[in-house]
Amino acid sequence: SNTTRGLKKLPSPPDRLFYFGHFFQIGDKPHKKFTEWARSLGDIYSIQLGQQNWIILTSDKVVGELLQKRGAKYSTRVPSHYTFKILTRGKSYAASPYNERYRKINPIMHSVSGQRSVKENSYLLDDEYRILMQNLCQASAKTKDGFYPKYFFQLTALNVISLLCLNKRTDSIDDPFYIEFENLMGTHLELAKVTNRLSEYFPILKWFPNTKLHNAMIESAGSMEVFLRKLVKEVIDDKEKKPCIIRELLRKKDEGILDDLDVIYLTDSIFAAGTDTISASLTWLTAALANNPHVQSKAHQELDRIIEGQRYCGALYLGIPHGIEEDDEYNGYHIPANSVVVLNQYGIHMDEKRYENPKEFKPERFLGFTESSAVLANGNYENRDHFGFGAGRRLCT
Ligand code: HEM
Repeated sequence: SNTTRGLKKLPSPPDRLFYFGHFFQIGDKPHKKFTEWARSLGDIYSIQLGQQNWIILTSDKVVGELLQKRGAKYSTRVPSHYTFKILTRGKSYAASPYNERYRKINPIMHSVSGQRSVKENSYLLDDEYRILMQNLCQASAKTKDGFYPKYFFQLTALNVISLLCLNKRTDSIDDPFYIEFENLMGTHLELAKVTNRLSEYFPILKWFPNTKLHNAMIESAGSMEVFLRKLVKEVIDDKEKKPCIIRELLRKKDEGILDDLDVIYLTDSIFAAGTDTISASLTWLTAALANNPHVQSKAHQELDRIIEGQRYCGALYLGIPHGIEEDDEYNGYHIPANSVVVLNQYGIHMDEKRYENPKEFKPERFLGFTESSAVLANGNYENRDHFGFGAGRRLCT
């Protein structure tokens, strides 16, 4: 076609199979395979997952050039039939294509869950982190064999989000509210796994729907919606009319900007984005600290430890894939329309050229960084501390 004339094809791993492409090569740890390929093919290459073209980005430079500087082109998500249409009735924010609705909702999401809102509520975070410390001390005093801290981190994350969303908190991981949320979110995330989206790679499978998976999705989506509707009702029924995120969303609904399902699924997006990410990050950080006792003694380097935690063992190795709807050109290479564009965080975070001895947990590598991750994420990408919060216009709120 005209758009490809004169442009080179992106490098691609060998042994691509007819129809299946590289599908059978990526295995169950795609971030490791993507990083191995990046070491031989370079910081931008493409793979074929069945009928979908994926472009893997593995350097600060290429992520900055494409996802940040050409953000207008690289900010969509390739629509997912299962995770977007079935699990969230096409109303999710994080999985939404970069369309008119997304642009309308974006300022609302930033005003309710962005950094300013978190700063205004920082006293609430301090209280929850103090309670978390007490819970961890009590749990470790009670057990001889150790315990799994993730549940306590998840309780804290859930409390922070539900305090912000509806002024609700709960004391224990045995509380029915916590148990219901943990079960619903666990099932939701399990169903949303990339390996459950086979019909997106192999469109022929749409003619043979996997009814077990399909029914599980419908059931999970239904239960999640019932749960979220209960939360919204609690806010509507609150006689004191205390301010909170859901009340803000309901106000936008009264103004005719949002509809009923928007309120439900924007709340869902905040719960989904703000709980498991936090608890997974803190669990990994705990494991890294336990395995590196010498680092624990440098207690004053609080912030550096957290930044190194995001680099060393972030919550999402491959972020949330971006998409591109039109053809593009980069360094003489053709980037085909409708490709999935993956920010290989793991590959960048484990790059020796960027981080000395990347496999070591070394908080002090960030001692010289005076700007926050959020400020660095809006500057020159070659100076970023880490890529754990994504890139460009779809950056984590
Ligand atoms: C350690 C914790 C967290 C990590 C590692 C994390 C990471 C990410 C990543 C990698 C993305 C995708 C960015 C991209 O597409 O380039 C994202 C998106 C997002 N995050 Fe976070 N996140 C965290 C916590 C939170 C919290 C607490 C909230 C809200 C209260 C939140 C709200 C969102 C939203 C709404 C999006 C979707 C943005 C969009 O699609 O435009 N995240 N996050």
